[in-house]
Amino acid sequence: MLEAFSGSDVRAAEAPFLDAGQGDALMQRAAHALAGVVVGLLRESGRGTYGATVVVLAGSGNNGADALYAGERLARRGASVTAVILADRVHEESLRALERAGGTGIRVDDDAAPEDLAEHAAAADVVIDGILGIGADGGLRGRALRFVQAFTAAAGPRGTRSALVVACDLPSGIGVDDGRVTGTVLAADATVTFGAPKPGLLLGDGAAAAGELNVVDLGLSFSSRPSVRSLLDADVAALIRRPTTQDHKYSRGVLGVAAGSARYPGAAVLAVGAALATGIGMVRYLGPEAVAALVHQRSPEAVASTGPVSGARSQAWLVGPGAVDDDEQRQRAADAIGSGLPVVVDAEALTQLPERVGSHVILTPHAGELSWLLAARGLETERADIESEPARYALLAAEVTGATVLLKGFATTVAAPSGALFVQRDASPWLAAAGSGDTLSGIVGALAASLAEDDRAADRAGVAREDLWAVVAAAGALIHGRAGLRAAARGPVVVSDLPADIGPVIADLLEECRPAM
Ligand SMILES: NC(=O)C1=CN([C@@H]2O[C@H](COP(=O)(O)OP(=O)(O)OC[C@H]3O[C@@H](n4cnc5c(N)ncnc54)[C@H](OP(=O)(O)O)[C@@H]3O)[C@@H](O)[C@H]2O)[C@@H](O)CC1
Ligand SMILES: Nc1ncnc2c1ncn2[C@@H]1O[C@H](COP(=O)(O)OP(=O)(O)O)[C@@H](O)[C@H]1O
Ligand SMILES: [K+]
Repeated sequence: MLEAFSGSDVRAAEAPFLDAGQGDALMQRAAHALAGVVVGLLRESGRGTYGATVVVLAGSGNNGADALYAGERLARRGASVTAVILADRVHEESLRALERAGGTGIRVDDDAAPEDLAEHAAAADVVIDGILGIGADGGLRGRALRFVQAFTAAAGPRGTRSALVVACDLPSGIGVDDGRVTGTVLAADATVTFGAPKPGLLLGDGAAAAGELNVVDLGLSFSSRPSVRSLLDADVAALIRRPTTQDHKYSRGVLGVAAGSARYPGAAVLAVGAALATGIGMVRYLGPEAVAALVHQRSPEAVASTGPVSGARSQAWLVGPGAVDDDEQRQRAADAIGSGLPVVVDAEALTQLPERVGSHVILTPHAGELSWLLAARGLETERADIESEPARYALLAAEVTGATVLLKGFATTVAAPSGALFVQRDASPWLAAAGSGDTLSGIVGALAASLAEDDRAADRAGVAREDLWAVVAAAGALIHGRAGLRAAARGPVVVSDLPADIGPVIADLLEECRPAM
């Protein structure tokens, strides 16, 4: 699991090392790892370190020092290193170390026009961004801002430029703790972060600016809970319940699905198909006969009925997708939410939510639905506000409802009522298509059903029991996103084909993490 800690948590964790006089040793380890990543990237790009041109952008703090010491190491390996000093102060010792290794330092003062140096940087093989680290206070300003703007103008945006930008600890210009970018940012191809990822590297625009994330373990220990987490493949693999020889269809989990209506029958087909592909013992479908007939065309194994929730024994429920203008589906949603079983509440069923529920109720709104949900509780917010600060509003919704909240989008944000926060960025933008959310809810529903009676699931996931449903939701988002990536490799995603990609994704996850024989 990637566990991000705030800038102040990182400083607190670093304090005992500084008190013991080990600050420089930490910095050397950071620089060593940073240089190692640059060497790797140069090797991958076929350029090699010897003779490569490297530009180090250095600010006034320790972030600049890390970058300068990394520059020193690269210079010793034969790179031609120029340091551009973008502040009045610089960590002098690290600059001298770079110069002793053959590098050159250029101090940029306030009156200098940055264009020539920016062009030199744009033509380099690698640019190391050591302007701002966790000491950043607001966006880039002054000569650092002017330089980054001139560099971007000369080099072009990421993806088109030839220079690889490697961020030291974090890309300069992002909010360390919230990932907000309010001004200019130096978007990186890769970020090498020290001690632990910072929340801004997992959230919002900051995550997008970070590129490929490398975490360097400095042996820090944290007393606080992480601010944000992201599940990795191994976390999802550990969570997935593998059938055993003792299992039967009921013990593997039954998911009750009250989805679809005369107006939107397809949502039921998609949700049921995705749930079955995720691997459970049975789906019990409740809804209009005509919808059940369509479900059966695609998923003949679904057991259908037109009865109430109380007559369909299940381990978990999924209610809401496509269930509009249908009083019976509305009633089923309310009953499932009140059943005490884990329940995924999507789309129309969100209107059936009582004032307060528990974390086993997993809401899956998109930003528009979340805006409505909050407004119904007297918290007026615009959809755009939610899109710009998804973590803040998902946490708020979890707090006021008591539910686990999965907020959809390219990044999926999951908030637990305990305040735990997960973000998954595993998706392909090709997944932004009608019906895609129905498949996501089917996946999450199936995971919930298969884990509902599994007492060890939270331990396997490495989280407190109260946060299990948030992990289940985040795991669903990872599987959904991966299925989308697989599908997109063949061309634009057709949502009704997505279930066929879910099985291989799960097979890959389990294969990768199979214990050695
Ligand atoms: N924690 C760890 O375990 C380890 C941490 N390590 C490293 O230390 C880094 C943190 O170093 P840090 O504290 O010196 O802060 P950092 O970000 O380099 O500079 C802050 C200075 O920048 C300035 N400034 C601020 N805002 C600005 C703005 N918007 N625009 C322009 N300038 C701005 C301001 O200076 P001023 O303007 O006041 O002169 C401020 O004092 C951390 O990210 C990691 O790389 C590793 O070495 C080892 C282990
Ligand atoms: N830009 C994007 N990139 C990747 N996935 C996206 C993007 N935008 C939306 N999604 C995903 O698409 C789905 C849309 O869900 P939703 O809006 O409920 O659609 P529907 O109700 O038609 O199924 C969600 O799973 C969401 O995470
Ligand atoms: K930086």
